[in-house]
Amino acid sequence: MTGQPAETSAADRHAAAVAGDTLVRAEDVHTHFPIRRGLLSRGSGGAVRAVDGVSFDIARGETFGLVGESGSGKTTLGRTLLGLEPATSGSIRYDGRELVGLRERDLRPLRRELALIFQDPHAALNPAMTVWQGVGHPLRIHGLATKRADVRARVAAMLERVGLTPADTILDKYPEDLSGGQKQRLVIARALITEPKFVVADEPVAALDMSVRARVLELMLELQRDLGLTYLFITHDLATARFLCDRIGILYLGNLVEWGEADRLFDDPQHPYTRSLLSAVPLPDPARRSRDKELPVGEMPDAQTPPAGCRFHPRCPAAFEPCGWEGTDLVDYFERRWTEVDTETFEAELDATGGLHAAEVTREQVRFGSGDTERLVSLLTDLQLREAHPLFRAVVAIERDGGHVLVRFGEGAEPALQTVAGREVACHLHGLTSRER
Ligand SMILES: Nc1ncnc2c1ncn2[C@@H]1O[C@H](COP(=O)(O)OP(=O)(O)OP(=O)(O)O)[C@@H](O)[C@H]1O
Repeated sequence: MTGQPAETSAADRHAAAVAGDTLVRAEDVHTHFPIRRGLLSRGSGGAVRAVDGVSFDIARGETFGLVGESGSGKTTLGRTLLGLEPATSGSIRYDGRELVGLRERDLRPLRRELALIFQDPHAALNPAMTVWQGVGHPLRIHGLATKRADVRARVAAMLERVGLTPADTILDKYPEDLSGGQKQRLVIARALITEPKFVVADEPVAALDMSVRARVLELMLELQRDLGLTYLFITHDLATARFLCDRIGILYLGNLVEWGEADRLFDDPQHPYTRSLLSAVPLPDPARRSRDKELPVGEMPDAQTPPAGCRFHPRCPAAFEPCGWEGTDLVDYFERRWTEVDTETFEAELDATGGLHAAEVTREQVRFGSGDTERLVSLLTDLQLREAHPLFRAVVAIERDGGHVLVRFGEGAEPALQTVAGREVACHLHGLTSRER
């Protein structure tokens, strides 16, 4: 890949961001999807908290990468920033204008400035339309060109620009006549035909063969330089993000856990989740390759009921007392423990707890069913003394309560973003902070 011309270097764009030349600013953005339980009880079943209090900004002309596992909320956040998904609350300022709460009528004139490059060419291109009709469609929708000859001429110019040449041999083809790489170029042409300023690219090369990925990414960088575009680049692939992005935000269960300059994040990650994602990236540098792997254990929890405190704490290798341990963590601990101990120990501990299904579990405590209270108190005290798991450091009391045992947890806090080594990090390891959920 070639370097960037001096006037659009990463350092310049970062300087623009610092100087406040912000194109998009998100503040405490929430996008929740209500869950409907049955036809007659609309909206009464809670909500999927897909984006749950996100704040960051994107500088004019930069590429901001949004990285996270599947289900972390990347697509929903990208769509929300474009006004395609209504934010539940918060503020999104685009070029100084507030988008949240804008009526469709007022949003419409802005739509041509905001574009989405889809992951899947098949979803973006109507197979029944020829290339010129499909790529030219947004021109007609926005009333930017209506006459057939004008639309064809503008589409031809855009096809040349994205490397689909000679354009006049392609204009009358159908998407299915083209290869995967050519189709993705068509998707880009369609997104850029209205001359947008802000482009959300949602996994734009994920569906392509390795051999064509680099060429499409290079095209995107070239178009950014030539057309002065600002990108939000969504990916679960950190290696691609590092290659392409000036700054990166790491999203976990609808929250940004760390965001800042790409090089800083890669060279010196400050959030345990960023560290574990990075340890999964194949590194060309052998000196770093031997670094211990710290892949997060387990799966990402359900976005409907995110863990208390820090959402990452149940999977975090560095979690400690204030991270938000709760009753359900103790139940999970026993479930995992019992897959590892011998049968005799398992039987004895199962009896002592009275069975996990009989436990009453809340954030603050677990009240075990009737079992062998003597044995359970001694087991729990021993686990706490040995600090068998960080969750035991958050246990403030192990008590008998009639024929039951009660384990109480201290209150944890959800960490707020704080500035650490030149980037924003939400983690108690850098000092205790607290934010409202
Ligand atoms: N329209 C919807 N209705 C209900 N829940 C939704 C909707 N769209 C997304 N979700 C949920 O919101 C959460 C975030 O989904 P989203 O697609 O934004 O994540 P993502 O990080 O882009 O994932 P992927 O990489 O798999 O595309 C998930 O739990 C998902 O199931």
